[in-house]
Amino acid sequence: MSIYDELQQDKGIAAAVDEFYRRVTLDPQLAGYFQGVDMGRLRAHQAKLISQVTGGPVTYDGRSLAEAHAGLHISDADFDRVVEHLAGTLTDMGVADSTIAQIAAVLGAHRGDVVGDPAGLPG
Ligand code: HEM
Repeated sequence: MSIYDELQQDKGIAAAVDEFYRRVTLDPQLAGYFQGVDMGRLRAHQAKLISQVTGGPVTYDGRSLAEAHAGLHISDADFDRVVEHLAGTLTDMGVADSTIAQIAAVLGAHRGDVVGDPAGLPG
């Protein structure tokens, strides 16, 4: 069984992504980054990305992570906090710790595409 199946496929992933962004946008450390962002599009892209990296049949069709986070100047602490919210959401949905650790490792590998100035652009 793939992690995608363990997460209850697209339906479970969509529910997890909704709850994850609810937590992220309620967190005063993070909320400011998401002001003015089209959250419907963001949720749809994040769900596709998670589906793809967990072995689902969906292909991520959003921007590269470096492009999407360019100019946001996200810190390592912010990155860690976002991963914590994802892990907390999955824990509360009953996902096994070992599965969460695998997902966190896959997404955590993209830290360099998210933190600081990932696209090397001015501003
Ligand atoms: C594991 C870490 C992360 C992953 C996998 C991830 C993934 C994504 C994805 C898939 C998108 C959508 C790209 C698109 O629509 O084309 C996105 C956009 C965005 N992310 Fe992240 N993200 C991560 C961490 C963070 C962190 C730590 C923050 C801020 C604290 C953040 C803030 C944003 C914002 C504000 C956008 C919208 C940018 C815009 O539409 O202009 N992300 N992210």
